Amino acid sequence: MVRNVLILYYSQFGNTAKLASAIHRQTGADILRLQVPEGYFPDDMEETDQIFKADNQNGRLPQIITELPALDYYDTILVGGPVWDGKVASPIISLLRMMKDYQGKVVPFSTGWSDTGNYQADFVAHAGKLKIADGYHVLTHATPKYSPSSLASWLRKL
Ligand SMILES: Cc1cc2nc3c(=O)[nH]c(=O)nc-3n(C[C@H](O)[C@H](O)[C@H](O)COP(=O)(O)O)c2cc1C
Repeated sequence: MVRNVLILYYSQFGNTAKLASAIHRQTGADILRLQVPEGYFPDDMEETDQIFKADNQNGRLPQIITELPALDYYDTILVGGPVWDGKVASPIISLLRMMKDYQGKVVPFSTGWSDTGNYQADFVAHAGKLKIADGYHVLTHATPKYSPSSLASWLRKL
């Protein structure tokens, strides 16, 4: 990739972080990990799910406390996060709101355990007027699995 590319990602347990690092290695793109306030999501999947569901019911989203760089400098932003309940994890929804005026290309990537659900469609649904490309979605305990070659061939199409 010869363009200005930024990788923004949220990762609670490190899987998306590993994928983001692999993308970073293959592209040389700038990379930034997003944080929510400490303790907002407990270190436990079930408890996180309860908070995620309660937030959904109450129309609440976690705050992203990481300062974003000037997004307009980048032609393409790759946005990575975990699959939560077959959908986009809420920190990524928060990010998409912060990015709503961005004019470049937005490219999702995600990691899940065994079912990607409707991640790509849900991402598009939350993206408003953002221009969304086809993403790279991998599972740790089912297919599609991550492989350096499948990642490389996806990156070549961007
Ligand atoms: C609240 C919550 C909901 C989840 N829902 C799904 C799901 O619907 N499908 C799935 O395959 N994995 C699901 N997972 C597992 C994560 O998507 C998976 O472990 C992912 O790789 C975690 O990424 P991270 O390590 O970057 O946080 C869920 C995890 C959490 C915490």
